[in-house]
Amino acid sequence: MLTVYSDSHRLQHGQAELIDGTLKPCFETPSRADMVLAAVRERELGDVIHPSRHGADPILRVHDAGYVRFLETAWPRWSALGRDYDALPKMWQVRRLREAVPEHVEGQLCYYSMDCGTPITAGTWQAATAASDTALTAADRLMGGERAVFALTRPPGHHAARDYCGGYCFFNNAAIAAQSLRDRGLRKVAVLDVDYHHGNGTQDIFYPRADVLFLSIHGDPRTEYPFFLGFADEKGEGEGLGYNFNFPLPAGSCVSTWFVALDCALEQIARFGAEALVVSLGVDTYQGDPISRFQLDSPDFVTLGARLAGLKLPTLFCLEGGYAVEPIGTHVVNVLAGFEARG
Ligand SMILES: NCCCCCC(=O)NO
Ligand SMILES: [Zn+2]
Repeated sequence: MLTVYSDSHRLQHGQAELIDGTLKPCFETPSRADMVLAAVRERELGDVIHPSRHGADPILRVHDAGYVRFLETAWPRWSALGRDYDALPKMWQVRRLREAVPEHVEGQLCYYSMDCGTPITAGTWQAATAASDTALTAADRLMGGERAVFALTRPPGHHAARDYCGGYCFFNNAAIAAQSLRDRGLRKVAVLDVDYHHGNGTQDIFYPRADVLFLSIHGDPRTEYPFFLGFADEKGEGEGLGYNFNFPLPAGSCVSTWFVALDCALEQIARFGAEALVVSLGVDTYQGDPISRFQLDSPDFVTLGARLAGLKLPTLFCLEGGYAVEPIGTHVVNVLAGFEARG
């Protein structure tokens, strides 16, 4: 399987995130991608190529122009205030506060974000655009005839909505790739999110649409991040009604329960008649993940890959979460190798 990878990911390296009321070192670190790349090479998964540049247009196909402009200008405006440390919001535009977009960078930082775990740094723009190019290059290769491609994307993307960042995500790499596949002629694309956390951003982007089916298996938002989206009764709106499937599972759910949800999701994808599949591949479903609470173990990721291959669809994998850094490479490549072995 071909891998698309950019070294520019290491330009995103936040110093701290606010977790459980205290500032802690970021869980989303460059070492995650280093370990995945090492495993791709060690297991001889296939060629590794660098992304080609695609510019802003494909990003603007799913993200709001004001939000993109904010991400591009945030750091220079922040550092012009004499601040050489990460930009993090200090409040949010919640119920009954004005929805007007603030002019000041501090206000925009609050307006265009959903949490304080997603630091904007000097390298964020470059890293996030490189991740988007990575996903787009994978889409190019899929349309060029590859059966499956792995976009080794960092920073991740599935929490990034049309107009806000969060959950370590800035651009929604999987959504950008899915939209690119649509723009290049596929009529129906499915996005399946197997990360521990609900892909609120991807749901936000495709919620009113019937051409992109979104499905997510995740920790129940009643107790798990992102708390405010990911419930089973969210089924889409307007033309998109019936094209959004959430499978929230209680924290601590056993592996067999997780695979029952996966099989339900796969059935919906087959019923939809998808012509391609984009997988938001988070491996924080691992039993040893430091911030998540499912029970998958290493062999289960092989099984996951084989189940996905059973759809017999051109498939694009985008890396999302997974914070047990030591085994992350093994788990990601287990999915990809399991997919390949199913043939
Ligand atoms: N800082 C709060 C938790 C962010 C979750 C990030 C993630 O893994 N999303 O899939
Ligand atoms: Zn996650």
